[in-house]
Amino acid sequence: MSWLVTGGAGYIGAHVVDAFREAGLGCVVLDDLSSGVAGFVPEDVPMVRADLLDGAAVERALREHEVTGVVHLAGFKYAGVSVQRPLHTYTQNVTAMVSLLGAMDAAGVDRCVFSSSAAVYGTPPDDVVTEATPTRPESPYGESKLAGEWLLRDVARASGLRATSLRYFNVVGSGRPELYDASPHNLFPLVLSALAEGRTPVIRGTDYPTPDGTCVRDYVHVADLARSHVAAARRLEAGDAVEPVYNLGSGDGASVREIMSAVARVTGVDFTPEEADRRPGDPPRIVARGDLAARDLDWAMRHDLDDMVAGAWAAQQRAQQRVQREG
Ligand SMILES: O=c1ccn([C@@H]2O[C@H](COP(=O)(O)OP(=O)(O)O[C@H]3O[C@H](CO)[C@@H](O)[C@H](O)[C@H]3O)[C@@H](O)[C@H]2O)c(=O)[nH]1
Repeated sequence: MSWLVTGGAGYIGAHVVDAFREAGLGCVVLDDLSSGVAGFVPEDVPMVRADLLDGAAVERALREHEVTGVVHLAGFKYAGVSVQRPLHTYTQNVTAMVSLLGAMDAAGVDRCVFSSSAAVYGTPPDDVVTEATPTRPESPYGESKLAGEWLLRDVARASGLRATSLRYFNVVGSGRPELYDASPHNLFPLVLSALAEGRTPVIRGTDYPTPDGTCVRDYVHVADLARSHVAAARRLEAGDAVEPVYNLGSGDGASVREIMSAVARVTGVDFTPEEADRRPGDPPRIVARGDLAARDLDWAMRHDLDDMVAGAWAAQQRAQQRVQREG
């Protein structure tokens, strides 16, 4: 049995591939390498370079590798940018998923674990989000992830597809130093690359209605998150019941100032962050309980915030050294 990991050459996808290999589950990567890194894919894992919009190529890959289930992570993940690029976002996240589900149907693949997002909640009314919290996405990115969940629900009704969606909160850290998050838009990579390059990290917004005035998020370690994909795949293989959606959150929030302090403490770099205006579209606080995932998907915080910073910093430094070596 083999699982196809779409986006498996990306930061989160590569961790999912590592977790599948550690668990002894076969996997194959499908990635168009538009943002993924071929070197993230271990040499003994087959890698198909293809665009999900090319349904025939995806169907071929499913058949050739005798795939029995798909972990679907490929997509456009920048919520802020999605506001300026709605058509690109919907094409990459919705049209591509329709194409993938069509190829799966044609190849008789009937299990799917989908990478959804906390962005489906927008600015939640609840202090701590649960799966019952109403979804009110505030960006094309969040809308497109919710549309992905609806696609799975409707295809499941029509054809017996078995699927679950994992709503990620703020995914950070690194399971091995080769795997870095190259996002040019998120807090961890921005802060760490600023420090590595001798610049000062910036806090975007200090007047939020939170205890220290900065936004609160639920940071989870990418390796912990990856393990839950294995558990979800196993449940789908075993025919065990799954919920349609699970929040992968810790129940705990950290503010941007707290992240800055943890970064200074763990890296040993003494700095005072700059303070700038709010970034448009940022909810003050979003934190989730992961009780359902803990019950069904082996979800647990095996890493604390300092581990998250230390892993991300090690990966950032290694990436920086490589860039310097390669000139
Ligand atoms: O240089 C920076 C960058 C970010 N922030 C703040 O840091 C917080 C976290 O920002 P970021 O790391 O960009 O995460 P989110 O905006 O919370 O969004 C991420 O987390 C979502 C889930 O909540 C995912 O769906 C998105 O894809 C992912 O970008 C926000 O308050 C930002 O304003 C700063 O203060 N300085």
